[in-house]
Amino acid sequence: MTPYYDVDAVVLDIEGTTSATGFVVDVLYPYARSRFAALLTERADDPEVARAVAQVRELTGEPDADAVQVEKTLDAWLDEDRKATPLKTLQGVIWSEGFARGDLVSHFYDDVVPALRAWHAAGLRLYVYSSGSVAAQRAWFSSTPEGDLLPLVSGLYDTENAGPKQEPESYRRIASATGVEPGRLLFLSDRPGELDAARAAGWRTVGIRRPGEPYYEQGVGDHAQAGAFDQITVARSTS
Ligand SMILES: CSCCC(=O)C(=O)COP(=O)(O)O
Ligand SMILES: [Mg+2]
Repeated sequence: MTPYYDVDAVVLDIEGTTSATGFVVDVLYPYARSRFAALLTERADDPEVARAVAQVRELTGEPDADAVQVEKTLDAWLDEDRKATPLKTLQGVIWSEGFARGDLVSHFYDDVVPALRAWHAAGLRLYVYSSGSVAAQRAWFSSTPEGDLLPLVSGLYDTENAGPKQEPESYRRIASATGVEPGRLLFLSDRPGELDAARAAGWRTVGIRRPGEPYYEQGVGDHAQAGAFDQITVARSTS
């Protein structure tokens, strides 16, 4: 059991924390991979697609990369599970349409949804901070096996609107956007580098360690840890 956390809000990482990395890699990644070519050729003028393609070209130093070269880069980043912002933007476009069509339903570990409902009912605010784009997060929380959970969530943050997840400045930005004191924010994540950055910004942290997840063996350094959300006691004192 972790200690008792008296906080105003809980900020959630997704992959490895609320949800299985295996599901993302085995279900969502192939869904995106098989649709990149059509997105890059048929919807090149869509402003979101054009902006992401420009970012890919900048990151790879290939200003003239055509759709085929851009697709190759996206596929290579997928193979590495690289959290590159333009990859996440384009995945988000494809996935949100897949969720809306009913092709996709998100995954949450069994302990997560009851905890989110209980924390929300207790007056805590819930936020998401994930490398997955805001569009993907919105779809993920809207289309769950337990229905639409988006009403539980007060705000969504990604690497575009908050910044990289391993930099303290991103957590300062989120604290300021939410209006919650840093010391009243609790961040739950599976990645030690993210937990370190949140703590450096003055947040409370709990590392989530689930057997079978990629960071399980590495552990979460000297952060408090829990194997599931029902091991975390969170409340919000009103005084
Ligand atoms: C709903 S986003 C899908 C998961 C994803 O693509 C991702 O990168 C999640 O990374 P996280 O920062 O939540 O570990
Ligand atoms: Mg994660």
